[in-house]
Amino acid sequence: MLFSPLALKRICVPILCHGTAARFGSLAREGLILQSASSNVYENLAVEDWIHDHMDLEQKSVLFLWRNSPTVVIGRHQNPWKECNLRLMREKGITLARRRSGGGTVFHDLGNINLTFFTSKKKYDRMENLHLVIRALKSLQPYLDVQTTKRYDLLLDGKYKVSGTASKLGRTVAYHHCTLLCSADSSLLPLVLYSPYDGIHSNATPSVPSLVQNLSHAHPSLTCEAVMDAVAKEYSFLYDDKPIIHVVDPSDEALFPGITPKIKELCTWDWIYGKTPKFDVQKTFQILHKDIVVDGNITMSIKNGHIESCSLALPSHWLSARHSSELQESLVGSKFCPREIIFLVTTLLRSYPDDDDVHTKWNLICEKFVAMM
Ligand SMILES: Nc1ncnc2c1ncn2[C@@H]1O[C@H](COP(=O)(O)OC(=O)CCCC[C@@H]2CCSS2)[C@@H](O)[C@H]1O
Repeated sequence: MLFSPLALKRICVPILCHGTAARFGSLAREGLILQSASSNVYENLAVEDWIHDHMDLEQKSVLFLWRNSPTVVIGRHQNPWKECNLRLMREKGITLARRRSGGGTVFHDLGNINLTFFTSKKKYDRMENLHLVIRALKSLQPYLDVQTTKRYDLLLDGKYKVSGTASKLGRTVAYHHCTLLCSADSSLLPLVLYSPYDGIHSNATPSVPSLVQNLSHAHPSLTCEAVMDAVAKEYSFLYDDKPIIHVVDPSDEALFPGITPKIKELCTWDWIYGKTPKFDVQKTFQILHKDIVVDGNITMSIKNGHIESCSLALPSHWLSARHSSELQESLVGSKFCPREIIFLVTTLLRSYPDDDDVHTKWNLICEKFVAMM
């Protein structure tokens, strides 16, 4: 043996193994450890889909380690407008992704590790995986106080959440994935996970907010790199194997044949926003125009992320019923998205090229719409 069983080895899969991922079979005995070379959430979620759909998880288990650049990840059945501050995220360039597993919304950045445990459905055991993570953390800091909860969170010092769990069960295979906060931006996290949008009525899955803390706060040695290596070592002990991490490039079609359409689907508006369970928006607002305050009300139904119906109530002495219903009608069918609303209103304004009054009023109403997104 060229390296000690405790020394972790990282190898780059494409160098070792050209050709299709069926060859993972020859690399893997019982447990295979993969680490993503990408910090793109859509690519990493697509690797999860690919492993779930294509690997023989009856014969071997897989641990996938990955990190993302700043991203908010919502659960499969959630409403992003209820869960996060989309406006702030657009301003800061924070990505939004919808995953295939259920559960709540979490924030990721390079200070957060994601661990996906793939097994056959028979071997699926979230507590066992979380205990493995605890053993890994204790191998680095023996006195660290980390515990599991009934919700499969990991708590530090009995009160701070450092890990959240979600899972997806297929017919014969399953995966459990969890986060691990090592050194994430803890001041940005609560800001992006706060929704400023009110008046949304929905049956979508709500998140369960907790106090969070980074593991590096408990001890500076708990960096992402150290924790990932420790988890990989514990995982390989489980399979009595050499601790080898295979570094993979998710965009490598030779390694993951057919992954490109999976990545593309996860990036689409129709997946990220369009899969939001149907919801209603009801909002009263005030418009200040020529030193008078005008009271208004908007009611909308949103289905598949698109405005299915829209009713705008404004005093008819301020905006004529005709102008009000023209605006309403043009919005029906549109995506519930600021860019599309601005485009539609701009197009509508062209039908009244010389009417400054209608222009001003429609623009003021448009601002109120956009503030809801
Ligand atoms: N990164 C991270 N880790 C742990 N806890 C977090 C994180 N970000 C936010 N939170 C806290 O958890 C709640 C939401 O808790 P809730 O229990 O509602 O949801 C979850 O935990 C989902 C975990 C999903 C894990 C997947 C693994 C790979 S892709 S995402 C949120 O309001 C914050 O208080």
